[in-house]
Amino acid sequence: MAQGARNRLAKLLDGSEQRGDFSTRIEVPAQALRIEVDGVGELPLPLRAPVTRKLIAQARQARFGLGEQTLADTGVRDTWEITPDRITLGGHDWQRTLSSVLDGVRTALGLPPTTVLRAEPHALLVYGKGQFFLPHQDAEKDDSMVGTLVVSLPSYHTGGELVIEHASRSITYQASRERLTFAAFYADCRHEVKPVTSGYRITLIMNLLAERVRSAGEIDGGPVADLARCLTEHFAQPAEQRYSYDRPETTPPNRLVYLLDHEYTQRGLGWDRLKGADATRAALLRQAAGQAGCEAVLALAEVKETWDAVPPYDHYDYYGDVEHFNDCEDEECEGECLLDPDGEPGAERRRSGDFSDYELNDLIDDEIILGWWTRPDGTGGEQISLPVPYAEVCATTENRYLTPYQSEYEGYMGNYGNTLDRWYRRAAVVLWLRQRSFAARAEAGSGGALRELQGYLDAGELELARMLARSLAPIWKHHGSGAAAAPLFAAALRVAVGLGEADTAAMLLAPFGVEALSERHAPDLAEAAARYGRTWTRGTVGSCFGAVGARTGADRAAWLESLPGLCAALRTADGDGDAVATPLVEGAWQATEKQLTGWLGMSREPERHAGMERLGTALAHLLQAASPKTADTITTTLRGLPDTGLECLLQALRTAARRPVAVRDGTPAARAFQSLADHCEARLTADVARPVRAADDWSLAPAGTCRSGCGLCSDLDAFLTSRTRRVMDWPLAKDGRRHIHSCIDLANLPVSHTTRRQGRPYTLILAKTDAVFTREQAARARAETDLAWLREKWPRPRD
Ligand SMILES: O=C(O)CCC(=O)C(=O)O
Ligand SMILES: [Fe+2]
Repeated sequence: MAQGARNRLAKLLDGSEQRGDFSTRIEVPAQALRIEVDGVGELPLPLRAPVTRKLIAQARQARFGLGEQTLADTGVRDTWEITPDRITLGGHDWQRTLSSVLDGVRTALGLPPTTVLRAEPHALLVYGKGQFFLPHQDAEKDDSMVGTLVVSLPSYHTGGELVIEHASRSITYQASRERLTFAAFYADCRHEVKPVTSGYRITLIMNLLAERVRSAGEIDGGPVADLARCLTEHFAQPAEQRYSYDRPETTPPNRLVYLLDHEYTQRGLGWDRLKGADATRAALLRQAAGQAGCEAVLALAEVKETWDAVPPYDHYDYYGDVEHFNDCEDEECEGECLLDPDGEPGAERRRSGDFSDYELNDLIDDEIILGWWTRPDGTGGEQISLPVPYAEVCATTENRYLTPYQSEYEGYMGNYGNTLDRWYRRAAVVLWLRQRSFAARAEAGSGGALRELQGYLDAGELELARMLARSLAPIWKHHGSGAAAAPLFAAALRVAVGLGEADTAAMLLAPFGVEALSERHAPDLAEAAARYGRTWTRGTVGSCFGAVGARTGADRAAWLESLPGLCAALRTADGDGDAVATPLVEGAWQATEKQLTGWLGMSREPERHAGMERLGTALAHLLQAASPKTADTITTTLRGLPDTGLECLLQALRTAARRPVAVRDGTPAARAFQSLADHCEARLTADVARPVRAADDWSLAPAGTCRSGCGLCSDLDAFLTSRTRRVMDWPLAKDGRRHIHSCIDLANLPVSHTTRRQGRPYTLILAKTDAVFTREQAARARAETDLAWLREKWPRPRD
């Protein structure tokens, strides 16, 4: 029932609510109540028609009081009634839910904090189609009765609104179909129930009694104490899910994020610089935080809402035509004046970005991300990126009543109807329990937590540092990879070394992708390896290869380029740098080898070529980083690659040749490259020595794209491998033609395919193209150039 606490808190901070209103409405999840009725049993919520009809079978026509009499007159009141002695209310959370609702009612109605409200069941009412209750005032059946609490059980219905009046103001409440809806009003308010137009409306009517007065000791004054109670409740109850079908949470929320109304810059955000109502609200909250054992900071939030919305001009008449402008002066105009030049309604407004008069229907989605927060004393601050879950959000002013800084309208797209996205910037007071303060701050990806741990380590408070570090385990994830994560990785690594606790150290490092590791981390990495041993190191490096960070191909390529430098630094560092370098290179090689196998199987030449070039570059860096043993393993595998792998090896050699300093004679890398160069030279020499294709030789290799046993492919292969056949006329139905097209395209064959659309089936015409010759000529020319380059750059050493 944390929602109740959040709503109450939001209302407490609303100045107008503190004066009190004549009525209020509160919703809570249906699971909060278990209700049984004699003769029917437990009512499943939301209530459906069959059970409701059983209820009616147990009910009597309701009466109403007129002076001293009690009458049944369906012209005044038409509803079914079940008396309270036949109703049992329960559910494991019911008492707590009810008392928190009553606290909310007390606040909203402006009753003093000394008052304690109690609710007593009076009747269960069922309204079917057409049933109602005319305007009336409830009798005050008891001296302590101050009002009525109407608890609407969730059910599908339309109509049946509860209308409450007071001092010429009137308010209309419609009950939720999924949740319990509480409506409370003072006993002197006239109210009525409008006729139900479909479905059933079911209400539990309760008398509101001002039962007890809290002693001065129980209330320590005003809204601050009330707010503190809301905070305590919020952090004690399981976090509420937005939708009733979501699995219920078992743990309480980590934070409360109370949204303020004004916009602030990072520099302008401070407890003593808040504007208007924000200043009072934040001050009250901060005091309440102190009483409730919470810590409070100020934050900046980015809010995005997606609304189902209708443009004000988007009115279509009955036949779906655009409504006509009455005063349009264009004689030719047939209602088109509401359309923009490309015929789309609203484009003009979209360009001007003004959507203020759009009608908002339902909120489809929202997202709140905290991007900055201050220290608890309001000074300093740091960049964070912390999404705020539904159960933690609280606001007195809904976003929709503020001015968005950006809006975008999307007409009907299929998924939703018309949607209006709105972006807001809001400041917030963020609160958490003091005892969870460390984890709450660390979850924001915060370097602050690591700095704090380091501080304890530097001060010799090892046990405290270990305990706090362990508390991070459930939330320490998603710190990503790449250059952006590197500073955080450096801090985590220092702490990991200092803790001297292998498991906790591994947990701190596990979320980082390898791309976060760079040369400047080498001394600490080598020290960690020496401290925790080789098994730990291998496992930790391995987990960095599998980290869930947002790794992109670009990150990995850049990181591989830095790998030789990193490994060289590791090998010369104090400690056991080799224990880090070896699994780093092996891990990178495994990933590269897997990609290599993938690209070798790619039959489309241009894509394969691009893939091979990227891999060749990566291999050059890998070999430069590798130990002699790993370099040997890699070279042996590379020399065993099929012919298609050659371009990858040549690219590796070209990359290495551009970085001659790194490949000095005698180093393991130099030996590896020389061995690859020799291998390429032998292959290319053999290629160049092959006889040139005879001018009348049109034979090609089999397509080889289809599993054996395919009759069509064996016909195709017979045509391809024939030395003399250049064209084939092939009567073939549609599926067969499609299959052959895809075989030819997949294997990138020098064969054109067209369809002659005559007769049945149509005829597929295959024709070998000149590329049979030109491709080979081009390949030969390339091989000759490559060979010349190889012989110059990588001459075979004379023995
Ligand atoms: O059903 C309701 O919402 C109100 C009923 C009522 O006004 C009453 O019982 O006095
Ligand atoms: Fe009433």
